[in-house]
Amino acid sequence: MIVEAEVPLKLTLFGEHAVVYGKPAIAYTVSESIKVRVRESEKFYVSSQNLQIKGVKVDLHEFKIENDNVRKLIAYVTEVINYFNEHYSYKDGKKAAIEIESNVEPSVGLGTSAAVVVGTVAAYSRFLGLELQKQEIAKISHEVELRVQGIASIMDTHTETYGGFVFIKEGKVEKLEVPPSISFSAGYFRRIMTTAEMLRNVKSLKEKNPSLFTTLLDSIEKVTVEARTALTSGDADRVGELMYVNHGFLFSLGITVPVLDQFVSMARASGVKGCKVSGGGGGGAVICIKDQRAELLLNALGGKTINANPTFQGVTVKLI
Ligand SMILES: Nc1ncnc2c1ncn2[C@@H]1O[C@H](COP(=O)(O)OP(=O)(O)O)[C@@H](O)[C@H]1O
Ligand SMILES: C[C@@](O)(CCOP(=O)(O)O)CC(=O)O
Ligand SMILES: [Mg+2]
Repeated sequence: MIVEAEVPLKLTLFGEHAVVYGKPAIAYTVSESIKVRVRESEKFYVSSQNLQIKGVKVDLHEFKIENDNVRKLIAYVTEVINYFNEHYSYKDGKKAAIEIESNVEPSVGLGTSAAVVVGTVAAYSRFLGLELQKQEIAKISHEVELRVQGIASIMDTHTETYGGFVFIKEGKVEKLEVPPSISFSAGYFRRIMTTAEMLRNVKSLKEKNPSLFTTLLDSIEKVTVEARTALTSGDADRVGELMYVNHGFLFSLGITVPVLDQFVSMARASGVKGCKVSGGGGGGAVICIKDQRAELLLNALGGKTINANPTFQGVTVKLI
């Protein structure tokens, strides 16, 4: 028997980074997903076709890989196993082979880290015979993501667990009804930094410029709150304008890179209603009000488009 969890990836429409400091954010799940499969095994295994690892060292005596990068890359999975060992007294762990499948590269600002965690929590808990509610899956997943990254809001883990459009504020998730007349184009550029590194950069900006940081975050909050009204009332022009404004604030926070700024300003000059970086930044995902020009531009600048159509189910689990 194999337990398979499928987790939708997410785009952040407004408020990334600010949400880590208690400000609101708006995100939604898209039609791209990560699958995590768990099956019984004599030893613990983690496998993923997507991970590229540099500087691997192999212990030829035991054929064990000893490498800090490997440990870091699979930490999101191993911390889930540790969590269940600690909290559900599976002292030696119930051994499993865990396989991750994704057609999106890791670390692109689409919540791939959260998807790996949510998928592993959902599939491994079912494998152990537990029937967790979504509320518990989301809570455990956030605790694990926070443990691995050191800094994290509930946004990614909760959005991907529940699915749909969500408004996140102070640890709470509210579903938003966004009319289908508002739709998005999105994709990603190659990324050199992980979200964890970007989060540390933003934290050091906060420590260096505390009062400026507060002003920036208050402005992002204002944009997010206005965007909520524009989104739910189907006002695509206003949502678009606010996306450009939010991008400007993310530039000020230092999380954009030249290709992202170039993409956003070229999209604006060519008449696209709205665009911004989405997620942690440092490269990675961008989102625009749906427009073929944005998709052409993304490809022309070396990015990759994704299916940004919304999904509403959140994480699902099945036995195969
Ligand atoms: N397909 C995958 N297989 C295994 N691990 C993955 C995969 N995708 C993401 N990860 C994990 O998530 C990390 C990326 O996290 P992060 O930088 O937050 O990306 P994102 O912004 O997409 O969430 C990777 O370094 C890896 O540990
Ligand atoms: C920057 C942040 O707001 C979003 C990160 O999104 P992603 O991991 O880059 O998809 C961090 C967080 O909310 O935990
Ligand atoms: Mg992440």
